[in-house]
Amino acid sequence: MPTLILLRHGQSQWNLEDRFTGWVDVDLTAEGEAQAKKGGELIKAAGLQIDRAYTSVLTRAIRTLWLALTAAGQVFVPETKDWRLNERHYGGLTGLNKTETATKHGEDQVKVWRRSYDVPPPPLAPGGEFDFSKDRRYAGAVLPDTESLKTTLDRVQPYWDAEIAPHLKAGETLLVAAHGNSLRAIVKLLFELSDEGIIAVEIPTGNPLLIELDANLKPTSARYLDEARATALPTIG
Ligand SMILES: O=C(O)[C@@H](CO)OP(=O)(O)O
Repeated sequence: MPTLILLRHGQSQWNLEDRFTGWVDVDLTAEGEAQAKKGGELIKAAGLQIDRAYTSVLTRAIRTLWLALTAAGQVFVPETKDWRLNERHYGGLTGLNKTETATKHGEDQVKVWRRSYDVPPPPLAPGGEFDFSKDRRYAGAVLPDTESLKTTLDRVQPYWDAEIAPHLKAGETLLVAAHGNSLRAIVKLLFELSDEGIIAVEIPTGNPLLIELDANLKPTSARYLDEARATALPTIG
């Protein structure tokens, strides 16, 4: 049976500091490391045997994957890293404090930037501290200067279709360790949520979301392995 485990990275330093993070390569806090380890322990306790794992090119997701696989006793599984699983690029908001930005621009505007489906934040100006174009992990890629959830899905979906979906269709169990918004893009795709329906979906850090799928990759069940830290999930069927 195709089985998918979505794992948002554990708490990062900028989650803690309430800063717009996007593509900045911020590491996990000690709390984030503990969340990732616990996620792996829950995967092990659920008896899940992972065939293959996927992550982004950002340290917080990669280390979450490693910590979880270690705790699950499955560090041997093949893993693939790709920038198309990165967090949504936060454009010109990158690095700013979320509360200060809400004070300056208003809560409603910040909510639009954070959770509207297709309104991107202002673009990131080239050449500044957060210009990723010279970073060799993105060599050869055409990089965005900002992304909405829609344009995030536009670059996640081709990767999903080409690299992930075929392994699910073969009946494998896959772990995807990624980010709040790249995972929300996958949830929107799988659960066929409307542009409004995805707004309310908030994926907790370090809490594995176990999704069982039918042969057409339609979800048949979905639950967080840490029930105490679960958030609302879309209804199925
Ligand atoms: O800052 C970010 O990159 C994301 C994820 O932490 O934040 P938001 O909740 O605004 O999507």
